[in-house]
Amino acid sequence: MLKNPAAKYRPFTPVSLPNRQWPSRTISSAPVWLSTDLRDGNQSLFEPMNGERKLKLFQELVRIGFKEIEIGFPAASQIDFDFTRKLIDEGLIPEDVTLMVMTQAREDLIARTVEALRGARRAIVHLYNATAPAWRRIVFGMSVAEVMALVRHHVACLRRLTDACPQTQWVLQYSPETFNLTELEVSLQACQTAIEAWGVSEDRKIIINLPTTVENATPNVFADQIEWMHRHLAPREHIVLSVHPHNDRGSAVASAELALMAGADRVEGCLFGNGERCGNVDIVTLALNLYTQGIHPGLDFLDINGVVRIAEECTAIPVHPRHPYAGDLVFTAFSGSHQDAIRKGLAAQRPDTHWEVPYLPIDPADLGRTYDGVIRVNSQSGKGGIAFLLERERGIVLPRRMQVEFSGVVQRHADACEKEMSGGELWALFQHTYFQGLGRGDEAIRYLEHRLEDGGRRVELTVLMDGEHRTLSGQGNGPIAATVDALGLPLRIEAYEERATGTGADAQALAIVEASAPGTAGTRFGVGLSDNIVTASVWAVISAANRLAAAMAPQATLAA
Ligand SMILES: CC(=O)SCCNC(=O)CCNC(=O)[C@H](O)C(C)(C)COP(=O)(O)OP(=O)(O)OC[C@H]1O[C@@H](n2cnc3c(N)ncnc32)[C@H](O)[C@@H]1OP(=O)(O)O
Ligand SMILES: CC(C)C(=O)C(=O)O
Repeated sequence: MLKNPAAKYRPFTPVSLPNRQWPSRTISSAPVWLSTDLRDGNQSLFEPMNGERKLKLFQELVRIGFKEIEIGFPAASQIDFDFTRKLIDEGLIPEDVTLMVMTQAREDLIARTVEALRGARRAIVHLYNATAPAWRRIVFGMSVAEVMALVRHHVACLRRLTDACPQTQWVLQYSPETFNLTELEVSLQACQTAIEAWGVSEDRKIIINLPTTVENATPNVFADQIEWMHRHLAPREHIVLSVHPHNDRGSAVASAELALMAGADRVEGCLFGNGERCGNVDIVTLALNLYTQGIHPGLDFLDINGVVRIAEECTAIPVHPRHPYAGDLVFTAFSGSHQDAIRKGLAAQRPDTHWEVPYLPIDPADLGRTYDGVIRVNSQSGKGGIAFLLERERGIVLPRRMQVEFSGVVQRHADACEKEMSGGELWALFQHTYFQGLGRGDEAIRYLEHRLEDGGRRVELTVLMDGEHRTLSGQGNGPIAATVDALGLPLRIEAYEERATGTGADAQALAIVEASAPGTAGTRFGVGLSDNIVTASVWAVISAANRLAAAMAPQATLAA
């Protein structure tokens, strides 16, 4: 890195637009979308797509709902030429979808482009030439006047060739390439030259497409440039004003959104931000940003995972796990406070109210994603997330103080193993913590229960104590008190809860007791799970007794 980058790099020049209107505007409807996945997205791949991959992605773009799709540069490659012909000859273009193809401002390329489109119902020819000072000087060696002559000549050439094919409805898209780096007056002059040479009218519209070919400024500067063009282009009512942002500074989405506020009608971009260098603007993000404002984007991302799969397969570029809306991890919370808030939010969310789940900007279900991965447990997780997983996967609702107790156990475990815990591992740890020392089936707890005349209970338990089976008996006003009496331990039951887990044939009774004993700080929870609620309660008391005993002397456990 240089000590003084100013010696090498120039700052961008802001636009003087004192009465700019865009900062107080909002976006209230979706723009016209153009997918350039098959052109800008394709020209930037290590290995450009073959016809088969192009067709697969084309069909997916149609399914998503794109009505304008730039399918390539037919004059540049035989694959693109053949692909264009295939779509037209085999009738693969739905009625409401229009193809766009690109060409440089060169006569031979324009002629070949028109030939590729012969017989199409409607077609957009995208003609471009660079206009910025560095390109004029370094690449083309042209003055501004010569650039205008180039535009006039080649638009006229296109007009002549397309007029000879009246069965197709022709639309010109003109892009002053490098628009964001060009003096506004020069861009305007180039666009007006194209507008005039094309003979724009009510029935002969034009798309003026303004790119940030290499993003070099903050998005507000692009918005000023767009608002300036929006005010000066004429006849504005016959012009579709389009933008084509790139992402070299990482702000393509912001550039596109501010451009829409500044007067743009249409956005060109790629799925998941694919495209040259740092990519084109990401249409998935733009569309879903609108959706979360309550505006339907007109694109269908209900099966976002399916869209990811097809895009990855066709481009061989993976979608980042943190990609907005589509990444594998974007609906996953590991951290405790987030998990707690999400769990409460999901419980409070009603189907007929506005979405208000903390930390989830969109309902994953609207993208065909499930809640399965929303909460995942590692050493950063808290009681809320752990409770959520046990509740969702096992139907076990833990009392609040038990959530605190068990999350301590989970934290120590996750810290020690330094990795994420799956739902299965969490359940295993729960069993290990609360069921340890107990037999697995109900038959293993040999206990007898008698109802006494005064309504109380008497129980007889056979337990394994210090390596020997002993039969203990006790009585009390219910099975819990009788079990405590039988154990002969100074246990005090602080709280008791019973719940059903599962439904129908799978239903089981879950009993949870919170107990204390002299000489042990705090309480311990015990859990019993059984087909029978009384059995579950007895288990729960034994579980708590074991855990209290283990806290005092680790080997003093009871087993049935
Ligand atoms: C910002 C963008 O993404 S623009 C889109 C860019 N996409 C692509 O270029 C992909 C497909 N292109 C290609 O395969 C090739 O460029 C082709 C086949 C179209 C043309 O190839 P070639 O004839 O070999 O020319 P090459 O690509 O090297 O272009 C350089 C020449 O074209 C001129 N040129 C470049 N862009 C344009 C333009 N838009 N209009 C007119 N001339 C242009 C250059 O000034 C240069 O001219 P020179 O040879 O007189 O110096
Ligand atoms: C030709 C234009 C639209 C382009 O792709 C760019 O400038 O990035």
